[in-house]
Amino acid sequence: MAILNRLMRGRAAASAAAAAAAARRFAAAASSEVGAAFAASVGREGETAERRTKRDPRSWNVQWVFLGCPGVGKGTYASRLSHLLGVPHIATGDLVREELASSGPLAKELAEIVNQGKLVSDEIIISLLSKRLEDGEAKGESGFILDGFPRTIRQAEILEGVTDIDLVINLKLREDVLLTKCLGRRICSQCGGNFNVASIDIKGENGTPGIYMAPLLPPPQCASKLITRSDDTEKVVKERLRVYHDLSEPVEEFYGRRGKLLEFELPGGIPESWPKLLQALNLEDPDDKQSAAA
Ligand SMILES: Nc1ncnc2c1ncn2[C@@H]1O[C@H](COP(=O)(O)OP(=O)(O)O)[C@@H](O)[C@H]1O
Repeated sequence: MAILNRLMRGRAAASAAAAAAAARRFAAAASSEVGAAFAASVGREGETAERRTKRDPRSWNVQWVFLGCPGVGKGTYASRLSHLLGVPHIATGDLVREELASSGPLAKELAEIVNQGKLVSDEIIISLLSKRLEDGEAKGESGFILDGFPRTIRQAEILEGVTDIDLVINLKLREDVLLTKCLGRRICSQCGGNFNVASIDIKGENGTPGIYMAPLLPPPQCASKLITRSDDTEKVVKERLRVYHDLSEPVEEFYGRRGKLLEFELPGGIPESWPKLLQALNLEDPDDKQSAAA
């Protein structure tokens, strides 16, 4: 994170002006050579993917991005991979929600935008992300799995300018299931655990495969503490899906053109999709191996 954070140092309180200034510094990097310097500083440049796969995945320090529509499961799979690879899972939606909960100077403005299903400005998002990266660097973090960023072409260009993203995983799921999954999402207000009460069982017809996704129910201690995100209403989810198609789908093409995009169609729920995703990534989960051996 060193160079990115150096760019961001001096970031003042998250006022609109400070956020805009931080974004300008971030954007300035897009036209400089810091991307290359940054890649070299983390010792990743010049190593072939083949050589790297022979090392322990926890030493890869991956810089991966997750794309995909609301409700597709970016958070679930990004979080699992972050444990497996020993890199932080950074979800810009979580950063926005933390800012909202903090009642800081941006909270009111953010609440209005998020609850309408719109995107927060690039300036604000970049400011929140820079702060998160800076805090991570102070704790010795390296590598990352980004979830929910970049979501616009401008964000993608800025990111591409400051560092080298290794891989972009684009999760895909049929649209009718996305809406049901968003409406079924629940969060434990105490432990923050994510659950889903939706039970999806669509039979295949006319050559289209069916899809089965079991609900992800909370343990008894969380059951009475479940809350729903204020933006997970039918109207707002539909707007978020529209915004994704308009502003974020071009980001898929952006990475596709650069040969970084891995398209992954979810075949079902976690038990079915997780092993297939690992296979697509040429990874193994030691926990799965242990349970298979038991
Ligand atoms: N990269 C981003 N750019 C702009 N707004 C963002 C970004 N990431 C998150 N947000 C804001 O936070 C909200 C919640 O984000 P997230 O939890 O990622 O939702 P989703 O389930 O739609 O993928 C978004 O609807 C948007 O308002």
